[in-house]
Amino acid sequence: MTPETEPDRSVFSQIDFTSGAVAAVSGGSDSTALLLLLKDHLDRTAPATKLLAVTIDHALRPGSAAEAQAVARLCAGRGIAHRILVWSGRKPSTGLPAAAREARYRLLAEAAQAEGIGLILTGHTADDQAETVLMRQARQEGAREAGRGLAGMAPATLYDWRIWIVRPLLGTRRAALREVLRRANVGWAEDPTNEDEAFERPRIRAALADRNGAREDALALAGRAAVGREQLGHRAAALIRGFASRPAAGLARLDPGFATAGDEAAAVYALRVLLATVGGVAFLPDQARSAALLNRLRPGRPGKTPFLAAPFCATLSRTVVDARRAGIFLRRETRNLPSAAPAVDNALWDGRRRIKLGDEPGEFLIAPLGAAGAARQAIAENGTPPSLVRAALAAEPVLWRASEHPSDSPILPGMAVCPVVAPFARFLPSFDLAPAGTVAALIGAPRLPAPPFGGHTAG
Ligand SMILES: Nc1ncnc2c1ncn2[C@@H]1O[C@H](COP(=O)(O)OP(=O)(O)OP(=O)(O)O)[C@@H](O)[C@H]1O
Repeated sequence: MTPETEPDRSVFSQIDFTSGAVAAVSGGSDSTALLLLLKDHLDRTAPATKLLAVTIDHALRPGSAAEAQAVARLCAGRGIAHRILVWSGRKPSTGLPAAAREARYRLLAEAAQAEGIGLILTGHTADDQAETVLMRQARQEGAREAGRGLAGMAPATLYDWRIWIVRPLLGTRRAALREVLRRANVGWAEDPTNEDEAFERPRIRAALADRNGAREDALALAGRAAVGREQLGHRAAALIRGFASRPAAGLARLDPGFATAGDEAAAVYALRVLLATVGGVAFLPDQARSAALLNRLRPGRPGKTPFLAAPFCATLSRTVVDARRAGIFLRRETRNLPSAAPAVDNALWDGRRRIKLGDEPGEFLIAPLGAAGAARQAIAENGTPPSLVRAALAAEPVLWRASEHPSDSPILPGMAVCPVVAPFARFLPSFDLAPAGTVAALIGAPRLPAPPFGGHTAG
């Protein structure tokens, strides 16, 4: 057997299945084969493992319900628990694939959570990986080889800071999976959009099929980029540990040595992660603008302290960067803060705070504390300019009972306002675990759950 026709059956051996697994099965060949291989693996190694197959019916094509039913029959015949979840929400007129993906992961995570399962497995293959890398390469023409996106899909991604999405077949060819199905006499559904060359992915797929070695080259590029991205993440995390602190809620401080520590690429990356986190923005700010900002934080001439000579304020990624003698301070800008609104339990506020209302009875309103409220707060003397602490506090949320007047300290004992690492809050690729975990510790966000690879780090 060649690797083309025989999947490596050890792909599941490193995965920690103790909390069970949801297999995301669309009914296409890859995820159907994933299900069969996974069931076989669990039967042999851990038959008591809770396994749930889930099919999302996006209700976008006429045949989708029938395809989901076909998966249900396959599962019934093999004693696998199966659920169909229908995407019944409003369908946007633009950005439909992204919205479908968002809904798919939300529904998969809900199904997992309902069963107490912390792991979702998908059927992404080496073919998908090569296509993803080439699409990203085409989009960032001229980008350096180590561009973050070129790492492709991560072997594991933490969804919503709580559930791992694992892609055990990223090194396996689609042809090998189809061979598994043929031998088991199991059919699959073909998605017509997979062949339609009006779409970018099928075009790339056709191009890959045309050129010998193109797929292998793309996968090798992804492998190198993944290593580079992880290493950069570790170096950025080390800089954050060495130079960043949190003098007050909503305020981060960088020691001036951060900008001159010598590892420019890591410093820019660390700065981008911090800017997005403090500003509550889900994506990292532009590389070039962040690099220019870092440059301004450097001494102009050797021996001259820039913060004495040229203190400055700049705003990027909704974050005010205030460089002065006492350090480099980052806080959420006051522009475009959310206005007062009813508080929703577990909702994300301003992209950077998770609000937990607990069992407190009654309805609550939430709003930024504001400058007047911050002015009334007592500020502890810890060497940080009180005006900066107040400016940061003014952008922090306060909650109050809708039936009462706002007060300045209304977070009741059962409630919590949890900081969130905004750029990694929804999807955290395992490549970026080091900076995400370090920033979480810095801002007091919940710790990362254990990686899904038993005894190993999620590389
Ligand atoms: N409708 C769906 N229901 C459940 N899981 C899905 C669904 N669509 C995609 N997935 C999961 O995401 C993975 C990748 O999705 P993608 O759209 O690339 O696959 P696909 O074209 O549906 O085909 P296949 O099932 O062969 O992977 C799938 O392997 C599957 O695990």
